Amino acid sequence: MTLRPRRSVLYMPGSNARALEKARSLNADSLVLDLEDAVAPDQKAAAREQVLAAVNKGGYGDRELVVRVNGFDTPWGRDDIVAFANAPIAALCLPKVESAGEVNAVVQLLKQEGSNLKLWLMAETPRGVLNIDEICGADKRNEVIVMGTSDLAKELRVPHTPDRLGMQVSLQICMLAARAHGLDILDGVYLDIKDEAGYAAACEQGVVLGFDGKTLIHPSQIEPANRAFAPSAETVDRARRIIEAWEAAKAEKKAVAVVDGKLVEVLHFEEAKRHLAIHEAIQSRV
Ligand SMILES: CC(C)(COP(=O)(O)OP(=O)(O)OC[C@H]1O[C@@H](n2cnc3c(N)ncnc32)[C@H](O)[C@@H]1OP(=O)(O)O)[C@@H](O)C(=O)NCCC(=O)NCCSC(=O)C[C@H](O)C(=O)O
Ligand SMILES: [Mg+2]
Repeated sequence: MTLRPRRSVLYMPGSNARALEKARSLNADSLVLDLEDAVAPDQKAAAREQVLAAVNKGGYGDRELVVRVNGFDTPWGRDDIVAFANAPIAALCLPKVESAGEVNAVVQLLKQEGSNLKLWLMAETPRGVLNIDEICGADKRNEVIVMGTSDLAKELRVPHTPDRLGMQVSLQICMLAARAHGLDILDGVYLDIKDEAGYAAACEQGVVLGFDGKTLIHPSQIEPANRAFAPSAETVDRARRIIEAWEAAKAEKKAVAVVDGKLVEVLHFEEAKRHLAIHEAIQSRV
């Protein structure tokens, strides 16, 4: 089992040359080079060229590179997609996706361009959340769902509270759809860069909700996310013991075992294998 860790996924404005440079040395699992909302309209074309030059120059190591393009219905979306269709990146991130049809239109264009890029899809409008099942299933290129909680809060007209009560249904609907389609799913950004305690609590909440990682806006948010979204030492230790116990039970033609006084069945074995695989993938990054 090989898994890609996506604990920390850092956005940066494509118009910010310093951030594009700095990202080459940051310990984020993935980088989203943004051409959409972090770039002013009169900077769009220049940012596209700058991001293309940066990814072609390379130096990002094994960080997963993703470009967030502008919406297909904007003056820049189509040109963004064509520009990056065959660039040395892993995926395009599509903002504010609301239907499977939108995904299909992008896939058609990528096919015309001979591109194999994967797609990350942002859930950040009420319509997008309501249609998330068909969006997730629209194409086999789909790999990750990204919660756009800033836009979502605005559209839902809910405040940003620590418990995110007004967004819980949307978060959990998207979680269900992502998992039903075997996709990864990332939590939204935490806007208060200086609020360390609030941010740590938000990461913890993201873990409890089941997210694979968190989207970030500042380098200071990387290490806390890397810690929060990695299996803990206790989880890894227990995973190893579950695998050992399960394999011993299987050799005796049994379907159950007991570890630390708790029942272990095949589902726990599979869960343990996943924890170990993600741990090993993280270890191979550092
Ligand atoms: C928020 C910021 C504008 C703050 O920038 P700045 O004032 O430069 O911060 P610092 O001085 O503390 O920066 C310290 C050093 O770190 C580099 N830096 C800062 N941010 C980044 C970054 N995101 N990526 C890479 N490097 C970064 C600075 O250059 C400094 O480096 P050095 O020169 O060596 O000291 C800024 O952090 C920022 O622009 N953040 C990202 C904003 C963004 O991308 N927004 C779009 C995505 S969020 C979104 O759209 C959510 C979604 O769609 C939704 O709806 O929810
Ligand atoms: Mg947004």
